[in-house]
Amino acid sequence: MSVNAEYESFHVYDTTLRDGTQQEGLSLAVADKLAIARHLDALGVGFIEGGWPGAVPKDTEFFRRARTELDLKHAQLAAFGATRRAGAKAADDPQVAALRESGAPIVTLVAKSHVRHVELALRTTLSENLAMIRDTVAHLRAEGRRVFLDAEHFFDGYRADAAYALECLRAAAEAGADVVVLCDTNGGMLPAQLADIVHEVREATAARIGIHTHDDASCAVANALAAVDAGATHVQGTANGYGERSGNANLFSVVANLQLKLGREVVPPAGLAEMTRIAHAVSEVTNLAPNPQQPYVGVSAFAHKAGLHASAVRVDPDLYQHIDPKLVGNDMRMLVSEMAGRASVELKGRELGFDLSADPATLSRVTNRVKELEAVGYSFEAADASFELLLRGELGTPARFFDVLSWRSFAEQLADGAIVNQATVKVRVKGEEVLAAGEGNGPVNALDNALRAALAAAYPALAGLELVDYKVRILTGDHGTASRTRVLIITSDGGAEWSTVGVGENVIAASWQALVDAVTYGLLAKGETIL
Ligand SMILES: CC(=O)SCCNC(=O)CCNC(=O)[C@H](O)C(C)(C)COP(=O)(O)OP(=O)(O)OC[C@H]1O[C@@H](n2cnc3c(N)ncnc32)[C@H](O)[C@@H]1OP(=O)(O)O
Ligand SMILES: CC(=O)C(=O)O
Repeated sequence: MSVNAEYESFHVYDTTLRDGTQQEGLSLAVADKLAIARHLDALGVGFIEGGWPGAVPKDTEFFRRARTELDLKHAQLAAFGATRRAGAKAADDPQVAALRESGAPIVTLVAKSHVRHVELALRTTLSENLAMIRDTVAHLRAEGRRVFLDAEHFFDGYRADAAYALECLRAAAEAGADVVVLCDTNGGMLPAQLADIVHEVREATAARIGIHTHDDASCAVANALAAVDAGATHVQGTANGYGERSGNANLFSVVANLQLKLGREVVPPAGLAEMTRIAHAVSEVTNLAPNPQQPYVGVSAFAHKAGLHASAVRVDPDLYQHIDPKLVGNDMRMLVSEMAGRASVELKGRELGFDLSADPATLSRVTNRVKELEAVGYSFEAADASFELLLRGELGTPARFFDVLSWRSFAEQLADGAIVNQATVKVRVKGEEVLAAGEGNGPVNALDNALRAALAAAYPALAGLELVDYKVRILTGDHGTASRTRVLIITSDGGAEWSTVGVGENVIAASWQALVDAVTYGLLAKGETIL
């Protein structure tokens, strides 16, 4: 049995490339769409809606290129489009022709199922709308396509006129549509109300039911699952919940819930185990920052901050997690902060390669030190490298590669208006005192360059390090420029990244602390000998 056949009786249908791209700020090139399709296929979804050929030129191009550039192992492509225009024939409608010509084996037709929309938006009669549905579905079936019907505004339409909404579904099913998809287009339904309607639809028609939900009431995933509970066997969603307005049902949450909570195997387990990587890979392509709190796949989805949680997790991780994160390719992480207890520090230490279980004195000292430093503005949860340096210090084995003797950084405006940033740094390194200067596009960049210049001869490996992110946060808003500032720096060696923190009333001094930690940690990671 092919994978598609295996997942045919109950499947997930992805609409990232169509409804997902209706999100404000999201625009994909054809190559991006092809890349996302490959990621979704690796996850193992049954169907990928590629877009609306004939309406959006990029989507027409997507289907053209998909024929030669996509080698899908699991998914089948669906082309999305509307029923024919009122008063015409489906066979003569250029938009319907574009769906045929897309080459997609499946066509998903959007049809009106709400009387008000038929009258106000389509400006046609209720009977003509039914004819548009019948004619378009029958025509595409006769042309050898499978047809799914998205019944737009179905739930609102059902409340307005249930008999007519059901008539639309019957017209589609009788003309040969495989699935009638009930759409909560405006996203305002709540799960219990939606489930009641799905139950009633099941009693009123033998058609196979699908569900398409939006997140305007924060219930898209819950509504999709409620529909499944009520009998839907085709579930639509989008990667990372992208979509018009507040987005669509997040396909990753839908898949994980169906598979891990409801025992419905909708993707191969190996695909599910790749889900976190795939979610982040899709974010890379869309150029939208991943949501750290995103259920299942976010970096914080299995992160534990509270000391009491950590102390229980140390005994059994399942005490504070709803699934084993490995099932979706994610990881448990321990965060050390002012809310840490000794268990948090012990587990974080273990994560970093230090066994502190037999050293309660160090655990207490480190926990107290973290709390003291966080009270004055430090934040270690986002600065693992600074935490490791602190831990090494408290263990009596500080990572020391050089001593700072002095530093200076200044900005100067020249007569022609240009601003020059210069810095000097004096260090003692491997028995020598070295004074070096640096210039940069800002005072911190100048300091960074001066520090590396001072250390370059002793540590050539520093040349590969790069400061990739620099964040400043004002910690107390009521003292104007005298406020305390926290600086977080992310450094990369081209592969690994690490983050460090500095705090001070002077932003340059805070940056300097974070810079020194960044370079020190970099030398540690490169395996340089500690002095
Ligand atoms: C619920 C959803 O998200 S459905 C997906 C919506 N996606 C999009 O709209 C993105 C792509 N859309 C487009 O590129 C354009 O809107 C097009 C090409 C489809 C249509 O463009 P235009 O011909 O310029 O029409 P316009 O966008 O102004 O209006 C839509 C037309 O489609 C008609 N229409 C709307 N729904 C349907 C339907 N289910 N079946 C048939 N016709 C429909 C409307 O009545 C309107 O007709 P009119 O031109 O006679 O007034
Ligand atoms: C079809 C669709 O995208 C909707 O009704 O929301």
